Amino acid sequence: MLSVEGVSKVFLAGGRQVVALEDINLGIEPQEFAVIVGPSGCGKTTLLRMVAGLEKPTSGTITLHGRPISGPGADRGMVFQAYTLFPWLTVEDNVAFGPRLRRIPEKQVESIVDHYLQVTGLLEFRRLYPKALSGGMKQRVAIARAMANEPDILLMDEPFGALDAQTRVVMQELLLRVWEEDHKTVLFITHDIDEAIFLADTIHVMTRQPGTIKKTIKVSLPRPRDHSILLTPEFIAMKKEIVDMIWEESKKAAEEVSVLDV
Ligand SMILES: Nc1ncnc2c1ncn2[C@@H]1O[C@H](COP(=O)(O)OP(=O)(O)OP(=O)(O)O)[C@@H](O)[C@H]1O
Repeated sequence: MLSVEGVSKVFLAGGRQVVALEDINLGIEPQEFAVIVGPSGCGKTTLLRMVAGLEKPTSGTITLHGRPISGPGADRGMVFQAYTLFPWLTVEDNVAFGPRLRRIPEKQVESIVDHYLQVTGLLEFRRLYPKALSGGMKQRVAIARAMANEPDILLMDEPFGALDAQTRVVMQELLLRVWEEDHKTVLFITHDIDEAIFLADTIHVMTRQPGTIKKTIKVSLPRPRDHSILLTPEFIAMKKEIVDMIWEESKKAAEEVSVLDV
């Protein structure tokens, strides 16, 4: 469904070339929950921004349903770490924003909004403004709003990165419950390995900068999942494998920096 082929990205910064990504290849199947993990600065956000159409690859191609991505589009829904709700709209009007923009008849908008407020547990907060919501609730609205647009793929960049540990766990379980309703295709970025294994069908582990795919791992833990799965031997074995890979990359990156410093 989504195909990234031979994608590289070079930035020009202060007269220097920064090779952020090098020869990225990956494919995502319909209804797959794909997660990208990697050390800090390996280019995760850059890759997601290219899939979103906010950046162009320097070389290579990204296609969705076989069509090259040339800019942002309603077929891709975005949820970022920073809260991006419209502060002047209530919870329900934030969720209704996209469907109204697409001129969906108001009766249908209402039923879409009711559905996504219900699955995200926000029905009783529908008339509140974002400033009255906690961080976790704001991200629930952001998820409901992205899903109400009925995109082909949901792109999530560390959506729970700003939340405290307990809220984060609650949000991961909520996201899986929502996902299990309609199995939307998801591309999710995180540096949290527990989060990656807990959510994913497939994990793409990236190398240090210039980022490329080091290994793709299938997560065959049974679904539906809850957090008790974190204590299973399968989970712990997978975590060890990924921690080792990222640790190796971070160590090499640190060694490269200290060599440059000398
Ligand atoms: N607009 C830009 N101009 C110049 N360099 C950039 C730009 N955007 C990203 N970079 C560089 O590209 C590399 C990858 O950045 P990116 O933010 O994609 O990494 P990341 O894996 O998401 O990092 P983190 O996990 O720390 O958020 C970094 O070296 C970054 O400085």
